[in-house]
Amino acid sequence: MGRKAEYSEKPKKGPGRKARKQGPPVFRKQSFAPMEEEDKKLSHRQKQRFVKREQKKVVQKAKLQEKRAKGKLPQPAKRKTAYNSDSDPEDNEEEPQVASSDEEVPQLVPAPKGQKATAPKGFTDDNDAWLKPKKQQKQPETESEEEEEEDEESEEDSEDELGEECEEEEEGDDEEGLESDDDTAQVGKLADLSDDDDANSDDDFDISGEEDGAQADSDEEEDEDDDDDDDDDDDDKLPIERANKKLKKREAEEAQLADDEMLETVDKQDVFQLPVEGEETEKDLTLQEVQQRIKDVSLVLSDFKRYRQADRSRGEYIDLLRRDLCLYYSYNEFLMEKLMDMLPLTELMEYLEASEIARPLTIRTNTLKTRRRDLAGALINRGVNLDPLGKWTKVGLVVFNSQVPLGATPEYLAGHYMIQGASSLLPVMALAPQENERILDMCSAPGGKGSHIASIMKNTGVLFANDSNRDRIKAIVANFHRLGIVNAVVSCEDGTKFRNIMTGFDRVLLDAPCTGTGVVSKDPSVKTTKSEVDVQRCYNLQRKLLLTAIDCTDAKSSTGGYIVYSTCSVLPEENEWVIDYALKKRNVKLVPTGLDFGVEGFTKFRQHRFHPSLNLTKRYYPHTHNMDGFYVAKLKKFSNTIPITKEQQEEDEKQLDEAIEADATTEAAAESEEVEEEVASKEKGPRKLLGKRAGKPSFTEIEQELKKKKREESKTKYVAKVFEQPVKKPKPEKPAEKKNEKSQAPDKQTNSSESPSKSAPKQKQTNGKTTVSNSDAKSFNKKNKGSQPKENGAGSPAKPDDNKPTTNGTNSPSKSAIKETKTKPQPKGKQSPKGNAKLAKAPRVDIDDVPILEGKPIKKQNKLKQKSKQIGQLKKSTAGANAGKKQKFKK
Ligand SMILES: C[S@@+](CC[C@H](N)C(=O)[O-])C[C@H]1O[C@@H](n2cnc3c(N)ncnc32)[C@H](O)[C@@H]1O
Repeated sequence: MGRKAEYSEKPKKGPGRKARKQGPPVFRKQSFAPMEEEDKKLSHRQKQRFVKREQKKVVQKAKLQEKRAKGKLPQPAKRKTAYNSDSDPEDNEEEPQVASSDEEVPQLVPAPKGQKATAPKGFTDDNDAWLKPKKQQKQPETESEEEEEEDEESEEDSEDELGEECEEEEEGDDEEGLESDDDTAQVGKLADLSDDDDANSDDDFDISGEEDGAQADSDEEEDEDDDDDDDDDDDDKLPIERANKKLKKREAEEAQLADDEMLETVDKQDVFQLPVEGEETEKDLTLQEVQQRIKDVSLVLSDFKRYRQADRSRGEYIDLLRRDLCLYYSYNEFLMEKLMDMLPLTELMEYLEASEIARPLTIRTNTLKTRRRDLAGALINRGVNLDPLGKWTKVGLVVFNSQVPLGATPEYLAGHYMIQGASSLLPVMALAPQENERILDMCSAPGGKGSHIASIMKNTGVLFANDSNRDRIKAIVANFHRLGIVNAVVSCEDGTKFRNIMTGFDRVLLDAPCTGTGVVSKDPSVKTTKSEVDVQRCYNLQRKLLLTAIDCTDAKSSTGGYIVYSTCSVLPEENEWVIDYALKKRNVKLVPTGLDFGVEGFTKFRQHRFHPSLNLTKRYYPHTHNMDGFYVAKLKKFSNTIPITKEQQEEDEKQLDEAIEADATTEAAAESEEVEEEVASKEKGPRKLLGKRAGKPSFTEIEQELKKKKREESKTKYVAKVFEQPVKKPKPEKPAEKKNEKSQAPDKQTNSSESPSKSAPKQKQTNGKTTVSNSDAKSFNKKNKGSQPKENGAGSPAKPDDNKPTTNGTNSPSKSAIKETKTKPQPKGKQSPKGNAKLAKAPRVDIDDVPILEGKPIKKQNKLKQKSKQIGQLKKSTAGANAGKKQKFKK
C-alpha cells in the first residue's frame, strides 16, 4: 500500500491506467454522492463511445418503429422494475437528462421524436428479440472502430459486473449510468491503492476495482459464454440490459441447482440405499455424512416396511447404524450394542447426545456444619452462581458458574459442603439412615455417600466406611476429617469378605464398583475401553458383594434391615440382573426406593425375564434427568436364614470366585505375557539365544516362578489390607539360602499376606492387619523412591488385636476409627513368633509409607522384583561379608 489517499481534492478524470500513474490518488469526500460539475467533463474517448452508443440506439429505435409499424413485433409490455432503460421511449421525463449530456455530444442520428408518443410501453426480457440490429451495426464499422469497440466491450463488460449496483443507481439515463460507474470507480480506487494496477489496466474507467477477483472471473466466464451464445444480441444491448439478463440467467441457474439439490435430498430420504456389501466407504465419509446416514437409517428403521430396500434385512440396517453411531460418538461396538439393546432408537439418540454434555456441577451441604441457605449465601458472596438442586433434595445445590474454584473455597476447606453429582444423593436418600443405627457403607471411597449418611445420622450411631482400595481409603479419611464426621470407622477390606468381619447392620449401602457406563460424560474413556470381560467381572463381583451386604444386614433390626444397591452403570447386567440373582439366593424382597422420580427398572431385557418387583427399582439417565446414568434398588431383608443349603451357598461362592478370578486372570494373562517378553528381552543379551529360541521368552525357573506369582497376585487383585503392622523381618541366617529365596522371598511375603483365602494368611487378612518388616518397607521404599518409612511411633498402625474380629461373623470390630488406630502404635502379637520378639523394638512404619503392592500394576511389580533380583545377583558376586545385607535388600 503505497500512496497516501487524499480526500480533499477531486481526482482528475481520465483513463484508468493513466490516471493511476499520475501522482497520488485522491478521493472526494462524499464518495457515493453525484458530482455534477465533473460529471459533465467527459474524456475524448468517452465522448466517442457515447456518440457511438447513441447512434446505435437511434438506429435500433428507428428499426423497431419500422417493424412495429409493419406489425411484425408485439407491443412491448411495461417493465415493472425501477431501472427502465433510457431506451424506454416512455421515459419522457428522463429524456431531457440524456439531452443535457447530449449537449456536448452531438447526436449523429437524431431520434425520431414523433415516435415517442407512440412508443411501446417499456420492455421485458421476453421481448428483447426486438433489440437485434446485429449485422447492420457491425457492417459499417471500420477497423479503428473495431478497436474502439473492443475497448468499449471491455468497458461494458466491466460495467456489466456492476449491473446489480447499477440497477439501483441508474435512473434510466445511460449517461448517468456511466457517470455513476465512473463515480463508483473513483471509490473503488481505494482498493487500487494496492499494487493491483494491472488487473484494471484495460479499463478506461477503472471500474473493475469495484469487483472482487472471484466475481470478476466468474463474470468473465459468463461473458465468454454469453459471447458464444448471444454475442450478436449482446452487442445490441446496453450494459444495464446485459447485466439484467445475466442476473436473470444466474438466478434461473441457481433456482435450477436448488431444485436439483432438493430433489436429490428427497430422493435420498425417500429410499435410503444401503451401501453395497464390501463397499468400504466409511473411511471417506465426513462426520456430517455419517450423521446424515444415521438419520436416514433411523428413518428407515422407524417405518421399516415403508422405507426398507426389498432385498435388505433389518439386521443390516442395524449393523450399519451401530457402526455409524460408533464412528460418530466414538464408542466401541460392544458398548454401543449394549446401549442399542437397552434403549429404543429415539431415546438412544437422546442418550448419546446427552452423554456428550457434562452434567451440571452440584454440591451437597454438610448439615453437620451449616445449613443450605447459609452455605448458598456464603458462596454467592464469593461470586458463585447457584440454585437449589431441586425439590427432591434439601441439601443439594447446583452451581451454574463460579468465579472461585469450588474445591478451594474457605467453606469447602471448612467442610461445609461436598462436591457430589446429583445422582449420588439418591442411594443415600433411598437408604434413609436413622440416628443411632449401625450402618455399613461397603464400598465407600472417596466417602461422598458415606459422609452423607453420617450427616443424616447427625454423627450418632456408627458408620462403617469400608473400601478395598488402599489409596482411596485416604480420601475417605481426609473427607471425613474435613466434614467433621466422628461416628465413622474406616476400614480397608475386601467387601466380599465383610460377613466374616462383622454382621448385624441395620442398613447397608452397596454402591458397587461398576463399568461406569452411566458416567460417560465425566469419563469418556469408558466409551472405548469397556468390554464383555469388564462387564462380566463387574457383575460377578457385584453379585458377590450384594450377597455379602445382605448377609451383613440384620433382618431383625428394629429400625431397618435394609440394603440399598446402586451403580453408576446403566447396563442391566450390572443392575437388574444382580438384584434378580440376590432375590433368588437370599431372603430379601424389593421395596420402593422412596424416590419419587426416575424410570422403572427393567422386568425384562431381551430374552431375559426378571422378577416383576424389579419395577420398584429406579433408573436415571442423563437425557431424562440431567444426571449421570444411575441405578438404585432397595431391598428389605425379611429373614436371617439363607434360603439355599450350605452346599449350594458354597457352590455359588465358588462359582462367583472362579468367575472373578477367571476374569482377573484373563486380564493378567496378557500382562503376564508382556512381563515374560520383558524378562526374555532382558536376558537376551547375556544369554545370546540363537536359532528358534532367539528373541523368545525362555522359561527358566525364575520366570516360571514369576508367572506363578503373577497369577496369584491377579487372583487377589481386589484384596487390600489396612492397618499393616511393621514387623522386622528376620535376617537370613545363611547366605546359601539366598539362592532359593532370591526369587521367592519378597513375593512370598507379599503373597502370604495378600492371599485372601488360604488358611494361614486368612487370619491376617480378615483382621485387616498385615505384617511388613521394617527392612522390607525400607527396601520397597527404596524401590518406589517415593515414601520413606517414618520412624515415628505416632504414625504406626494399631495393635492387631485391638480391631481383630472373630471370623464367625458375629463380633464387631472395635469402634476405633482409623485415627485412633494410627495413633496407637503397638507391636503385633500373633503374627510371627520370630518377628514378635523384635517387634517391640522395631521402629514403626507409618501406614501411609508402607509400599502398596496390590495397588500397583502387576507389570510394575514384576519390574521391581526383577530389578531387585538383578541387583541381588550383582551384589552376590561381591564380598561375602555383604551377603546378609544383600539378602535383606532383595527381600
Ligand atoms: C463407585 S465407587 C464408591 C463410591 C462411594 N460410594 C462414594 O460415594 O464416594 C466403588 C468403590 O468400590 C471399591 N471396591 C472395589 N472392589 C471392592 C471390594 N471387593 N470390596 C470393597 N470395595 C471395593 C472401589 O475401590 C471404589 O472405591
